[in-house]
Amino acid sequence: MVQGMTNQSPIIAITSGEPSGIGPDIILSALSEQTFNARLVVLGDLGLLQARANQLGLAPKFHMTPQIDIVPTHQAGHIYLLPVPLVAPAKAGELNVANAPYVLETLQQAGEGCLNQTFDAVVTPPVHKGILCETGVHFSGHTEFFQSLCQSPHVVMMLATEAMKVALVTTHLPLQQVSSAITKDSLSRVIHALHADLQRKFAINNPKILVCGLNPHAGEDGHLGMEEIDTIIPTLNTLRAQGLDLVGPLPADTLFTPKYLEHADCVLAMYHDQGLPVLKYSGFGNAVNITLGLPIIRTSVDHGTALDLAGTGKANNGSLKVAIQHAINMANNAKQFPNEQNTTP
Ligand SMILES: NC(=O)c1ccc[n+]([C@@H]2O[C@H](COP(=O)([O-])OP(=O)(O)OC[C@H]3O[C@@H](n4cnc5c(N)ncnc54)[C@H](O)[C@@H]3O)[C@@H](O)[C@H]2O)c1
Ligand SMILES: N[C@H](C(=O)O)[C@H](O)COP(=O)(O)O
Repeated sequence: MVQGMTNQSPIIAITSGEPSGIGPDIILSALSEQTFNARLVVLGDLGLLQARANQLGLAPKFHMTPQIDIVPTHQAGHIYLLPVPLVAPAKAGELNVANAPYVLETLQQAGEGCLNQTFDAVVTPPVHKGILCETGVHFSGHTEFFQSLCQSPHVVMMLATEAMKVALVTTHLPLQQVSSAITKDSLSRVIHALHADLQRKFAINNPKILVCGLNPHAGEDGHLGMEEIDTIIPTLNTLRAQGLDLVGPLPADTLFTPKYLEHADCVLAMYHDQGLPVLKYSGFGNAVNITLGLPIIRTSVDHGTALDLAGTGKANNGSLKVAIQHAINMANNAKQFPNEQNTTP
């Protein structure tokens, strides 16, 4: 950097994810292969990353970062590390509950760093929800973790590929609880949050959102379920009267076809496995998971910890590269239009 010039590229925190999963692998390979126009700071254990790099035959140069603001713009092969120590040694492919506090600590530090503006965004490689829950903490996802940390009333999970955006009304909820969680109020708040962030974060002026029904054939006029008639249709009508461009509720089995998708900006699915299988079928490995409705920018990968692949060199790092690039784009946009980055209405 030229002396006296301030480095304006965004500072992106990257958590290391579940240490026995593929998080460390994809960080090491992505940051070794590609140069990003941002200052990247990995939160994790140096020994873990060094050992996994050896296992994978990679040799990035590690730099410790006592002072975040002197981290230079990323160059392939260089990894700047904010050290967070493991609790116990980590072995690729073998979960160890002892390291759950380590995982949570990386998320806590990254989230707090975004809130106090040390970081411009956080990118999260995968964690293992089950092993975190075994500590007695209920951890259903990063989405809910950052919602709680940021005290955000309403967040929305959205996964996106080049071709498709899919957002969810309910996130990591047992199927049995889905119907009762879809109320006029919750649906209305999710749609407002989605609409606002499609405008703010994606510069879509008047987003057209396709809304799935909950039941087969969107309830078949009440013969296959009443949620559409009782809740979804009246809510959509109210929101349409406020000017929102909403189509549906449409039967989810035929909504994901070109006839509908070609003319829409986003699909709103009622629950996790109604929307995400389609998105992942169309773009697994190249999709990004974005939490909308937070006061901070948070992106993630489209896959899990893939314990079977950790340390093998077979993990695809495509989604992490996309997640980092999306975080950079959104952080640049936030710097350019600071007044548009409010939280959900
Ligand atoms: N962002 C996240 O933190 C995140 C996302 C999804 C799942 N998870 C968690 O991950 C754990 C395991 O979940 P799962 O088994 O359902 O899904 P998974 O994505 O870990 O694995 C599903 C399949 O996809 C393969 N796969 C996953 N990522 C891959 C990659 N980058 N390259 C090549 N192949 C890949 C795996 O080998 C496996 O066959 C669970 O605890 C789940 O909650 C976390
Ligand atoms: N629902 C996500 C997916 O299937 O990819 C995943 O579980 C991650 O969710 P969080 O970003 O909330 O951890």
